[in-house]
Amino acid sequence: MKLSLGCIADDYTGASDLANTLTRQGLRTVQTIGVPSDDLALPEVDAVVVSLKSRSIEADLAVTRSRAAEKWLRGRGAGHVLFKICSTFDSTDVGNIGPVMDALRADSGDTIVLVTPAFPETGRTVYMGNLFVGPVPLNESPLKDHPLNPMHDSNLVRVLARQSKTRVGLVDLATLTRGADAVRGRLADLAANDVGAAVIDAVFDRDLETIGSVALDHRLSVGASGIGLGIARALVASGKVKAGAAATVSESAVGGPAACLAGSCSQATLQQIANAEKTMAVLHLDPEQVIAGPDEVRRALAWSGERISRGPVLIASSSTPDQVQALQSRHGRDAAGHAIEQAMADIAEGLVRSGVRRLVVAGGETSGAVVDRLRIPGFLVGAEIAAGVPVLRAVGVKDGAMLLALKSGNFGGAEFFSDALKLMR
Ligand SMILES: Nc1ncnc2c1ncn2[C@@H]1O[C@H](COP(=O)(O)OP(=O)(O)OP(=O)(O)O)[C@@H](O)[C@H]1O
Ligand SMILES: O=C(O)[C@@H](O)C(=O)CO
Repeated sequence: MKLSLGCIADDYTGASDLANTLTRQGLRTVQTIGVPSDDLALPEVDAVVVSLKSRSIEADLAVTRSRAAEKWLRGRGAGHVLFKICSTFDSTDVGNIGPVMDALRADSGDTIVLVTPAFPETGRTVYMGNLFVGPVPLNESPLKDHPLNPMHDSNLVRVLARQSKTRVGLVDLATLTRGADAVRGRLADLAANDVGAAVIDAVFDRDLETIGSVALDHRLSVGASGIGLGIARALVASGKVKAGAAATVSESAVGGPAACLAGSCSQATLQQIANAEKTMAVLHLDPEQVIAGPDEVRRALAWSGERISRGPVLIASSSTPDQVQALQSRHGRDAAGHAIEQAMADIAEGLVRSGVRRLVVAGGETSGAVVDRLRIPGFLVGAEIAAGVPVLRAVGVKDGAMLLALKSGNFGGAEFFSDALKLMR
């Protein structure tokens, strides 16, 4: 297997978002959980997206894991590696985007790396280096209240400069609009001035196509699904990947009980949970009790055990920004987050033990904890539920077929949970 593109995603929902984008552009793509073991039989593919859970861990550990993934991908022939970050640039002043980018850039030997979280299909655009989420700058969006990495600055040149050892520059929309050679010229000027990373504006998909073609001059780029789309289109346009070759994934029904788990506290997910109350049984966990001990998990499993044979259930820990803040001030941000993630993983394990084979999970960290606990080594990409969220068919699991959907906190329409289950038969 010689890869045309290697990808390292800093969380599992982001990885499935990117795998979805690459598949829709015609690349045969597989999503692996971590660096695959040698005995995982992978189909012939154009792209592998290695999913890490490295967004909110210690920066040094994120660097070590990302470098191991890069080594594996380069060893499979990947000439270009995309480090997939969140389209809302989720990070803190200590990382992990900057430190991982610095390390991968050093490994790749590139003098300068293109960076953009733009993903216009989901309303993420970058102008003059400022990230917009829909109509508002990042720092005015719901991301200002994120439980793990509240985003208070929309200027990505500044945000990245605080995290990275290199100087950070900007390729603005005016330059981009003049075409690939103008971008190349700007990058050469920046590199000559010791700038090692360039945030590049992008508002429309056509901007991403220009970015994709320039990115392929380099060995590394950093961004969200939008730059993935640009790179995929450039690979197809250059003939390096045969258009329309994406493997068809089995659509055979899996059946059996279905469940949804929500650990995301994003506004989008809170709204989707409220809407799900109309179509399925919903249990709201008491976060304080989750942290207190295992009884709340037992209560959730007993509750679902009584209902799941009659229809899908949704179990949510999600609460409003005020409640999240109150819980964190009592228990600490990381301790609270970790305890809830582990409880969600316990619940997922219990549900699967009782026969659930169709599982929807909302939230990147939550999905990471769940998928790790279920020991799923990888996924093939099926139908698209919403922008950035595909149906995933597990590969390499012992217990037969299993479908999952891993929803990024902010993604999906108002009826996301029922939309997902309609496609997960
Ligand atoms: N009620 C709650 N109070 C405090 N923290 C919570 C609560 N419910 C969940 N959490 C924690 O908040 C974090 C949510 O992160 P997660 O990545 O799952 O969602 P997200 O950030 O909205 O999604 P994404 O990363 O895909 O954008 C997790 O660590 C989770 O355990
Ligand atoms: O890019 C995004 O917004 C998502 O794929 C994601 O990474 C959220 O966790």
